[in-house]
Amino acid sequence: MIKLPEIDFFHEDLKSGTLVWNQVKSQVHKALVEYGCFKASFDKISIHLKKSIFEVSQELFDLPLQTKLKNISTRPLHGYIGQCPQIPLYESLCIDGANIHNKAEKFTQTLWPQGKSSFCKTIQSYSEQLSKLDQIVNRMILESLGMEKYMDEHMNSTNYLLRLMKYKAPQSSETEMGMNVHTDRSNLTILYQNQVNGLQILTKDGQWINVDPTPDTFIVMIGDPLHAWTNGRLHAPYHRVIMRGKEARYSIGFFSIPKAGHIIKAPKELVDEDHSLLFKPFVHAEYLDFCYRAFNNTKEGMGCESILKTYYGV
Ligand SMILES: O=C(O)CCC(=O)C(=O)O
Ligand SMILES: [Fe+2]
Repeated sequence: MIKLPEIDFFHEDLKSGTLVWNQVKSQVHKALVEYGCFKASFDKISIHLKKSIFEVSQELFDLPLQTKLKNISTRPLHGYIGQCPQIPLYESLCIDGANIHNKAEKFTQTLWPQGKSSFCKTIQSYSEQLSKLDQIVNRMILESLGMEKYMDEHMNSTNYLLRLMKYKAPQSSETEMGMNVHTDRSNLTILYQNQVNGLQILTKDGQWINVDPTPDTFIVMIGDPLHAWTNGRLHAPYHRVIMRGKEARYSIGFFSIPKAGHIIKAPKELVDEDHSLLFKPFVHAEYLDFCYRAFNNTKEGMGCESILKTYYGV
C-alpha cells in the first residue's frame, strides 16, 4: 500500500538556511516531484482553532440557501457552489482574502448582517496561520529549484482564498462521487478535513490512493499554475472525493491563487535542452474561464483535468 509522505513542520527554528530547514526542504521537494502532495504536521494552528473551523463551517452550511447564495464573486467558481446535478453531494463557499480582516468581515456581514464575530475571527486567524505554512512551503519549493530570487514576485502575484466545503452523505440511490477528478487551479492548496475521509489521489503510475489524514495533518498539494511555472518539475496530481458511509464530510481548502491578470510563465532558467517548454504563457483569468466552461459543460463535474494541456500545451 502506497502512503503519502508525512512531513513535520513543528520545529521552532524552521528558518531558511538552517540545517533542519534544508532537511525539511529536501523532503518537500522529493514529495512534490513524486506525488505532487504530502501530509504536513503544523502546530501553529491550535487544537481549539482546528475545532472551531468545523463548528463555524457547519453553522455556515446550516444557513438557508437564499442566504448562502448572497456570496457572489466576480471570478467564476468563487462564490457559492451547490445543487449541481453533476456533483449533487457538494456545496461550497469561497472567501477571497480570508486572511485580511476587512475581507473576512465583509463576507461575515453578507451572510450574517446582524454580525457574527466568532465566525469572522475563526476564518481570519485560521487563514492567517495557514498562510505561514504556505509561505514556508513556497520558499522551500523555490529554493530547491534554485529560483529563490523570484520569491517576492511569486508571492506578490498571489492571493489567498479560503473555501469551506460540505459533502453530504449519499443516499443509497445517489452517486458516491463527491467531487470529480481534477487538478487544482491554485499554485498550492492546503486541505484540512473533519474525521470523514474521502479524498483520493492518482499517483504518477496510475493508482488511486486514499488520503486519510489524521486530525493533526494537513494535505499540501500542487496545482496547475505552479506545475506550469516549474515547467513540469513539480507534479500536479489528479484527485477526487468519494463519499462512502453515512456522515457528512466538511473540508477546508486554503488556496494560493495567481491574481486574475497575472501571466504564468516558466522562468527561462527552468527551460533548457533537457526540459523543453511545456506550456505557453497564460493569464490566470482566462485559464479559469476555460475551467468554468468545462465545469458547466461536462457531465462529470469539475472536469477541467486537461485544460492546461488542451489550451496551453506546446
Ligand atoms: O474536499 C477535499 O478534500 C478536496 C477538495 C478539492 O479537491 C478542491 O477544492 O479542489
Ligand atoms: Fe482539488
